[in-house]
Amino acid sequence: MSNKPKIAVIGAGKWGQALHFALSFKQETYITSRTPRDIKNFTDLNTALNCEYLIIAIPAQQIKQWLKENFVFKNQKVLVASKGIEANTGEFLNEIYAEHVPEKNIGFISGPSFAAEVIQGLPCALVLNSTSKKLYQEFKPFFPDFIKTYYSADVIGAEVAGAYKNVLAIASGICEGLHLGKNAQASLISRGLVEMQRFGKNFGAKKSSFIGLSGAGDLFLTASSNMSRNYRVGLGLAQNKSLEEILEELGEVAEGVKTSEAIYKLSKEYNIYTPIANEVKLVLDGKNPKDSLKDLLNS
Ligand SMILES: NC(=O)C1=CN([C@@H]2O[C@H](COP(=O)(O)OP(=O)(O)OC[C@H]3O[C@@H](n4cnc5c(N)ncnc54)[C@H](OP(=O)(O)O)[C@@H]3O)[C@@H](O)[C@H]2O)C=CC1
Ligand SMILES: O=C(CO)COP(=O)(O)O
Repeated sequence: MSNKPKIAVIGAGKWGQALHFALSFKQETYITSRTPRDIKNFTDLNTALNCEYLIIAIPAQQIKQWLKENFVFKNQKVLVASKGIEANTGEFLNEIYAEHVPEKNIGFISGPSFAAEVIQGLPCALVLNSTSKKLYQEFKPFFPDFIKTYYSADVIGAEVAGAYKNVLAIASGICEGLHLGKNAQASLISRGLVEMQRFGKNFGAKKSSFIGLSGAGDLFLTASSNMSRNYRVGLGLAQNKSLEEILEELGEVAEGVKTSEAIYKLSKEYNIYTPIANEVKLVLDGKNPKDSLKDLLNS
């Protein structure tokens, strides 16, 4: 029997499957999900929860409930792969997980990483964010040679950046869909970066996280490519499609939709100036994107 530590990915959507593929290079890696699949090393949830190392790739809005109903803490070390802020409560994922996993056992993955590229083995750089450097050192050897990992202790910075960029990608998709030009798009993305940094600062995030892979890196990726689901939501909105129609066509999660609600709430509560995220929320609620643009230019 192998003495290698056991690892499992929970959530076999796009990102979960890509991480499972990547980790399987160096390590036998299990995967489980709500819907069973014919994938190598697919297992049941109980077997997965008995592994020493877990990577959880379930959409942010489902995590609170999922943890409550399914998770049993058995001293596992956990990496969270989701990017979003819970809309009902405005809680960050680290706050939600804190009720189930002690701080020293948890880390958060951030950085520019389209699953579709990772699953082809294309080069990629990720940040593993945890207050425990030991946790990073334990997970680092599991990653394949084509993924370079960096360490950061700025959990909240990574979380805000990863969640906020999804909302900005929607804005950027709207910009593209309205044919506003590359000047407008670059302005939107760079002002968006300032905005997410301002928002993050309020919750204790470090400025440097926003100019690195977790912030600028992931924002530039997601807000400039229609490989991004969030960007495609923006394109659809600019084409006057209904949100329901867009999400049905997408068939996968676009975290920016619900995260824009969370940011809207939090920015009101803490009096933070977040004009771009607010307009995204209003467009998702039905405001005409052209009126939104006018309001942004005049704010
Ligand atoms: N795709 C990407 O490139 C990247 C995604 N992320 C983040 O990873 C997270 C997951 O994204 P991704 O995998 O792409 O999304 P997908 O839409 O591809 O898959 C999400 C999976 O989550 C599972 N799921 C949904 N609801 C529940 C629930 N209530 N309980 C348990 N499982 C549930 C589903 O499993 P099932 O099908 O078995 O029912 C589904 O396959 C998101 O937060 C995203 O932002 C981060 C970096 C890159
Ligand atoms: O987070 C991602 C890449 O880093 C994926 O972005 P989308 O969810 O918009 O596809």
